[in-house]
Amino acid sequence: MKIVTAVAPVNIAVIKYWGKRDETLILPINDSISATLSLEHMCAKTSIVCSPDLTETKFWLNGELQPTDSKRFQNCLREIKKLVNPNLEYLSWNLSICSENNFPTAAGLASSAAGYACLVYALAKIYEINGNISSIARMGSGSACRSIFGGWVRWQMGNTTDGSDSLAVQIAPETHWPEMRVLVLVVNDKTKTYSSTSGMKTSVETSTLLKHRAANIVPQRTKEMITAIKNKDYKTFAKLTMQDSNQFHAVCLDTYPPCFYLNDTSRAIIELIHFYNQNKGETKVAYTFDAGPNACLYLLEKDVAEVIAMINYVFPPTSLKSDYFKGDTVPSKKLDEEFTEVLSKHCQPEGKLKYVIYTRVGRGPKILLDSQDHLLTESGIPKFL
Ligand SMILES: Nc1ncnc2c1ncn2[C@@H]1O[C@H](COP(=O)(O)OP(=O)(O)OP(=O)(O)O)[C@@H](O)[C@H]1O
Ligand SMILES: C[C@@](O)(CCOP(=O)(O)OP(=O)(O)O)CC(=O)O
Repeated sequence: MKIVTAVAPVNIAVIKYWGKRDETLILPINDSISATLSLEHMCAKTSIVCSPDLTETKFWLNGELQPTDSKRFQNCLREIKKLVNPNLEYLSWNLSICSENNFPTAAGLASSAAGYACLVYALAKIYEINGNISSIARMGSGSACRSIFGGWVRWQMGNTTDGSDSLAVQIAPETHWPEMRVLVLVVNDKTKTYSSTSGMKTSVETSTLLKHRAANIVPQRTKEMITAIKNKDYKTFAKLTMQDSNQFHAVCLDTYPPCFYLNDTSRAIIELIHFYNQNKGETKVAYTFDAGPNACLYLLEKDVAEVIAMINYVFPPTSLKSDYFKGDTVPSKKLDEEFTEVLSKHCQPEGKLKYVIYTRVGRGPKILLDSQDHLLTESGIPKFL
């Protein structure tokens, strides 16, 4: 019997992946870049038991038994097993897999990235595989390949038809830009109606802007973004991040029929950030939005207190909310009166934001060794049962 428990982080792209050239292998039409977020506040946790006593392979996600015949799950398992010595006794043993996310699943908060990175990382430990497993995580969900590494990560699209060169590489470790902070503004934490997978498929089929973006914009932007990250050039980093998010959502509008991921609150956030940067006379905050209305703000630690105060003022929580801020302890600051006055025209009704997660750039997946952390008993039964 073997048992392994791993945790893996989410990542939020600053150059977006949107569009596949191969649906089965999950090969993208452009490079993408992301930061991996701290495991402390948002992570997937997966336990795997491999035992000769298990009569079938089972997989529970967030307490619910899942089908194990899904293509993505099977592809990850098959590709991992290809790297294992065929004479290894336990290669034929069944698996019990139990996973849970400590943040909303399928709500546009990159749960598939953390989830598949965690599954593949834990499988690699079970079968004692070393090397870059990001191309296997990619077959679970494209963005998952970037969650295999901490810090700043590039997913190189690659050129081969078998996908062997489509993998993630670290641009810089999590210690590289220690002042960088992240605020996730959760506008909606319910399961989204239109998945990234189907949205990007329709974009590939119908959007001419997507083709232009992949061929003429992203290659140069990727180079500029890598230089900005390496030089810790916040101003350039922020501008590229916002431009790329906006172009990705323009592609969504150019898709036929269009996919609407942003809502009125998302647009109010975009306006507020531009107003703030302009008012301060410098770029202090950058927004980015994935395939959903939730905003992810990248900003430097020195500006967090004021931005939090501004968010609190513009997006007042409903009076019932006691846990509005999750994650690291938020610093407090009073907005000066003059600024409060000009800000008042941006004020939104109560409750437009569900909650805010204050976090930072973090490390990649890790193994938890304490048996108390296992989600399964040694016989492969979920502890929640
Ligand atoms: N911990 C996990 N382990 C394995 N698979 C997971 C896990 N968490 C999520 N998934 C898979 O990812 C799917 C959700 O992916 P989806 O792309 O719809 O949402 P998301 O990743 O939260 O959003 P986005 O990719 O737009 O940020 C789930 O239905 C499940 O198949
Ligand atoms: C908007 C994005 O978050 C899209 C993520 O798409 P997924 O990785 O969830 O899609 P599949 O490969 O079909 O599983 C941008 C990004 O993370 O780069």
